[in-house]
Amino acid sequence: MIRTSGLTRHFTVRKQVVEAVRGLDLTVRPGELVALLGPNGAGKSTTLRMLTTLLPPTAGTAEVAGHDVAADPRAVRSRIGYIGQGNGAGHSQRGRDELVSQGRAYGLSTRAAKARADELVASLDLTAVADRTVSSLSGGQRRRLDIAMGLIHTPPLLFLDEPSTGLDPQNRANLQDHIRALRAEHGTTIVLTTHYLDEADQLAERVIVIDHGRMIADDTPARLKSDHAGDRITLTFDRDADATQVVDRRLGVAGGARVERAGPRVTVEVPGGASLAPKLLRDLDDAGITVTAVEIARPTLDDVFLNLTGRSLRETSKENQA
Ligand SMILES: Nc1ncnc2c1ncn2[C@@H]1O[C@H](COP(=O)(O)OP(=O)(O)OP(=O)(O)O)[C@@H](O)[C@H]1O
Repeated sequence: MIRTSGLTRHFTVRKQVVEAVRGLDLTVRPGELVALLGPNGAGKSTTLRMLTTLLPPTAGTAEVAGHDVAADPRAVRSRIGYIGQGNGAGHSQRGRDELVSQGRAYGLSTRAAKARADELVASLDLTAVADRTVSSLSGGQRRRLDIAMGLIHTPPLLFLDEPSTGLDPQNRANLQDHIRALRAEHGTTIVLTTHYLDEADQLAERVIVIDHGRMIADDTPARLKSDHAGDRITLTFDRDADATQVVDRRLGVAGGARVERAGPRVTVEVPGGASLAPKLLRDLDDAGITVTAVEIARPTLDDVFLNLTGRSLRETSKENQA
């Protein structure tokens, strides 16, 4: 569905070159739901704008929905839906009319555009508000209407640029449910950008981590976490001496694990820790050491980003939003 090779985009700002996207090699297969995750300024939107033909690449190639973005942008545009950040709010038209106009703009007959608008209004839960003016809709409703606009011509591929930014947690969860349902019902291939870690984790089958214009990881959320960050097993002992013994002798601790002690507590950080924990407990028992409490914390995508870049995505995003 998407294949890029060395995709690159530079901007020149006051004689300084900004390398927004640097040599991206990306493949998205039909039906996938892929999230591009990265801090503000990482190059996510620029990538999306090249894939949707809104911005010509400086170098490299991209084939999207069967056509080259530079050679055949019209063919690409007719086969994709694109919902950018903050699609022009403040419209005085009714939502339903906007949908029909959009459908007409894509070459549907009025009758077909109306039928498709009705279908999308129902499936995106807009029945109660579709006849209100767009400017009166809440952020979540407006976002759902934006998605309906992007889907009016039934594209096999949909791009969503930060669909949940600015929404409260409840509306975010609701929008995510709608995105999942779209995929389940129509098999639409979806590529979205986000800087919400939990959104990438829960919604996407594949997460492509972008930093400073480069892809630094590409895998399922589960594999990213198991490959790039360890589970944290925290063991509590009756006595500090037991904890010290465990650390000094690395009792039951797999090679490569990071071990730290704080008083009677030992933290073992190791990929796949959840499945190693039973053996660890057995080994300690065999050594006659009593464990009084065990806690296992699974890693987050933030731990992955931290291990890959040395920075926390959470903090990076906060700084840039401040
Ligand atoms: N039109 C432009 N002119 C100059 N620089 C630009 C332009 N568009 C983007 N950039 C720069 O390119 C880099 C990547 O920006 P981009 O918007 O792609 O990042 P992003 O990952 O989508 O960030 P965000 O999460 O904030 O949307 C940034 O340094 C940005 O300032």
